[in-house]
Amino acid sequence: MGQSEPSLRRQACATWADCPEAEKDKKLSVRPETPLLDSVQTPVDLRKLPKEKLQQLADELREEMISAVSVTGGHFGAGLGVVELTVALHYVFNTPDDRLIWDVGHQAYPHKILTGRRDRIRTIRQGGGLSPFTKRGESDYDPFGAGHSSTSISAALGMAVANKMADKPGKAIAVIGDGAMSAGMAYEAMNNAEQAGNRLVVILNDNDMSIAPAVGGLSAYLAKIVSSHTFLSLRGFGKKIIEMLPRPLADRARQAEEYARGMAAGGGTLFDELGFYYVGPIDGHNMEHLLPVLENVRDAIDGPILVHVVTEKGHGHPFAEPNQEKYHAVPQFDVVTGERKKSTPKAPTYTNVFADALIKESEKDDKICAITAAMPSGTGLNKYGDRFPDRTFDVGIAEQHAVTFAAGLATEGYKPFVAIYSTFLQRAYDQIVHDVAVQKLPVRFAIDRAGLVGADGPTHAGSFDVTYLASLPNMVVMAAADEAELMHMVATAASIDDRPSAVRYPRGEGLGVELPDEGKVLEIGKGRIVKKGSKVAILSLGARLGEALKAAEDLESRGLSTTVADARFAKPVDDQLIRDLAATHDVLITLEENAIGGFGAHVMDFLAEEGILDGGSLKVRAMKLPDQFQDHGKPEQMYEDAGLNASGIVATILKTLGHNDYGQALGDSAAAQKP
Ligand SMILES: Cc1ncc(C[n+]2csc(CCOP(=O)(O)OP(=O)(O)O)c2C)c(N)n1
Ligand SMILES: CC(=O)[C@@H](O)[C@H](O)COP(=O)(O)O
Ligand SMILES: [Mg+2]
Repeated sequence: MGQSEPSLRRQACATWADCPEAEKDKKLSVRPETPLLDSVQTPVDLRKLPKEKLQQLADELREEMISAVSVTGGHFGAGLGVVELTVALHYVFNTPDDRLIWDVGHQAYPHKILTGRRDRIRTIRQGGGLSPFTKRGESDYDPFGAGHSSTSISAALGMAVANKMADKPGKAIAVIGDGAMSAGMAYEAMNNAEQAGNRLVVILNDNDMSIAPAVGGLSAYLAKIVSSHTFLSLRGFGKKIIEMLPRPLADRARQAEEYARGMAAGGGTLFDELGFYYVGPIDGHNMEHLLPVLENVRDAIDGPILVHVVTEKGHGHPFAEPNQEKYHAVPQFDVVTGERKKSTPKAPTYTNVFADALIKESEKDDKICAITAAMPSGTGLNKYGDRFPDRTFDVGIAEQHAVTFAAGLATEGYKPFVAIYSTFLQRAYDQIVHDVAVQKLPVRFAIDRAGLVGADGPTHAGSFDVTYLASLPNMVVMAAADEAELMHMVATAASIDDRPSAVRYPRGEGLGVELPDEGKVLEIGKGRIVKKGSKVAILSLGARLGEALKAAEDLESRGLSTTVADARFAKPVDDQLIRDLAATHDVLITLEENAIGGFGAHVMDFLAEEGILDGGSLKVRAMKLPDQFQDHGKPEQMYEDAGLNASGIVATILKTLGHNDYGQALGDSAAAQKP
């Protein structure tokens, strides 16, 4: 039951360079031959197979996943790395009664294929299609939703304790990666896990990768530890395993055995000390290692147990194995040649513009430094780090630590930029309040993926940062309307040394505007008029400005003279600009790609406080994201659904003015924002 022969595809071209010309134009977008997988609709069918067939099933499952992702794009390397583990877990444990929770959930494509969703796997991450991560309600086999990392042990523990209290059978199995294991929440859960006894199983999926190579002491530690307990009579098994491991793994495990024996004298592994029975490392790509260990774990009378499984991100794919960071997520690609579907960029991405702007500022000021929480390529700090390696810090998946670490740097006169996705910054809210804002420390937050993000759906949308930041005293909150504005705001943030500041910008490409040589420092709290009109005023915050200008054109064609202003700051708001717009227009609309309680709320609050709304004729509306979690889809559709595209803006304004023809403005789908 070893590895089966590489499939025709892999034999055809192990690498792009080796690929014979004849293969290069062959598009294997058809599904691979998967006779065994065809017989498995759910794990109930899987558990009827003889063990010796499971490796073949895994091979077919891997081919099916490769074929599917070649069509859809999406998360790739992590799923390839857990194909055998997925088969073994569903084979050994009685899912869905035994709850299987995938941390992050980006590796759950094989899990979805095996649990009745193979027919929809080619809809993943598309509007109306499968969720990009695990999702309650999508399947009984998804007991918990995911997307943000390091939640699986806590969730599994909750389920395990619930079963215990109800005196119901059933275990909870959390599969957590080494990257996700760098977040504090995982330790909070393990610290509390003793109570679950043998109902909780943690599978540590250690591929020595996060999105980028794993960082920190834990990553080094994991490379050394090995099972050092005689519990569950696995001692002999441990030895047998090591002899069976493929050479590199065997060396690593043997080296670990030495280290652990030394440790055994002084106590167990880190996990033992936290109250777990530690088992491992075992080879996560070999059923002969996985099955007996998982069966022992399943039947254990004691616990909780942590099984340290060593896998390879991208395993089984000729391009994903050697390029693990690049293949964490992929666009559509040719399944034979691996060639990726290319999209011609129309403008630089906001991420790249940010990185270049910060490099420029850092060349002028050696106190500037940058911090990422395991997202160097996603935030552009990989580029920044190439230029300033000693001033760039990847703290792992540890957003809370990242923020307070930055606060510490700021107390010593440094100017830290925390580059982070809006959605992930949510995890560090108390650190922002307690460690940064209360102390008025000049930490800078470069908030990428602000607003809707499309295929990653509601767990990744950056919908709330204006709401959760602009409500804090001492904060300066900026939103870039285009890539030139982003450069100015990076320069402005770099210049603010007496309080915290934040600049938000969206995922993807800018508008293609001309970029200045370098950013200029903006006057804090001052907006700008972009287009002068007289009847309708649109006060836009951030990157919806382009749509506001398109809406203004449409409104002008209807005889409605329209002013468009770019607020630039959600905090402090530009009082005088608001007063002037309110005094000289019939309608004032605020526009932002943020949830309720953001920029519009602050403008309304100001108007109310100033008495401008008292008894006057001014009509005011705050356009924002709908008060709901929008499912994943194409960004343009999501903006239309949210009423935040040009036609939605026009419709809202016409409706506000009492015009009945706002329906035509909408086209036949989106709903104007309720006035
Ligand atoms: C709180 C949080 N921060 C950052 C991310 C972005 N992210 C998604 S997967 C990933 C790496 C996870 O590494 P690991 O747990 O080892 O899983 P692997 O991809 O190696 O299987 C990161 C940083 C996230 N999903 N959640
Ligand atoms: C799983 C996860 O959280 C990341 O891989 C995320 O999907 C990256 O998002 P971007 O594609 O916007 O960088
Ligand atoms: Mg990993």
